[in-house]
Amino acid sequence: MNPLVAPESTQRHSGRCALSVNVNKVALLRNTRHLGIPSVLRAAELCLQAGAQGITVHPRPDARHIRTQDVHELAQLLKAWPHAEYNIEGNPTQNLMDFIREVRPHQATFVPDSEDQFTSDHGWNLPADETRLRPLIEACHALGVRVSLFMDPQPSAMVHAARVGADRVELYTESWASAWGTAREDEVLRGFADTAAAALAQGLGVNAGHDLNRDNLTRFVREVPGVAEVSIGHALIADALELGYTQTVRDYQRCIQLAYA
Ligand SMILES: CC(=O)[C@@H](O)[C@H](O)COP(=O)(O)O
Ligand SMILES: NCC(=O)COP(=O)(O)O
Repeated sequence: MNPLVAPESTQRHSGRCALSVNVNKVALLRNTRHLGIPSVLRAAELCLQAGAQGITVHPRPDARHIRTQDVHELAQLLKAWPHAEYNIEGNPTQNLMDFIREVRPHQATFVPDSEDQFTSDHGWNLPADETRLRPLIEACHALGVRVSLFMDPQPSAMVHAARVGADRVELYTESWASAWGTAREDEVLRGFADTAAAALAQGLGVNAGHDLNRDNLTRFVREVPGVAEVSIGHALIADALELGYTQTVRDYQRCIQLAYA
């Protein structure tokens, strides 16, 4: 049994939302010199020591940040953290499946990005993408890897995500981050809550990510039902440049805990 593989049933976090730190941006800074610093591995280790329940990477085909060596070194690191999860994101029609076969992370998050995309900015188009996703999801399941589909907050799409065989959806939260602090905040959050409720009704787990930060995280986790995991990178790493990884992870964990207060 691959030590990195954890069936869906082993929720490591007693039903509360887990924090998975995306270390893409540490790799982005490291890649601007040939000095190996800042260390991606050290960043992940410090975040795990501070209480993060997982590490996320998105090894894009152009290797702008996370590189193949990072993916494998982090897999090795995570074997020493049996209660933490490894989440590898990417487009399964590009380079993702090689990493899944080689590393067998706890979770694969399918993201429909093009190879040169600036950043992730949309979810899958279901049911249109169903035919090409189904065998890829089955291949992950055959390896014991949970599959999460990156999805826009559309309640009607959840039945299709379940039908194609996904275990979870990851709600693309950029529209929440943009609405936070504006007159549209309540309306946009209701859309996420409705989408999460629809996902849960289909037996799907609910993850969330993109542009989450210390300001917009607590209300999201409090009012969107059943969020099992948030994967946060850009804002968290930016905060860590000021506060350090340890204090930053503790701050984000506190934001999550406040949602249950
Ligand atoms: C899928 C998603 O929203 C993010 O996880 C993604 O990894 C961001 O990619 P960049 O870090 O390359 O912007
Ligand atoms: N899936 C979202 C993720 O891993 C990180 O997104 P961001 O916090 O860098 O926007």
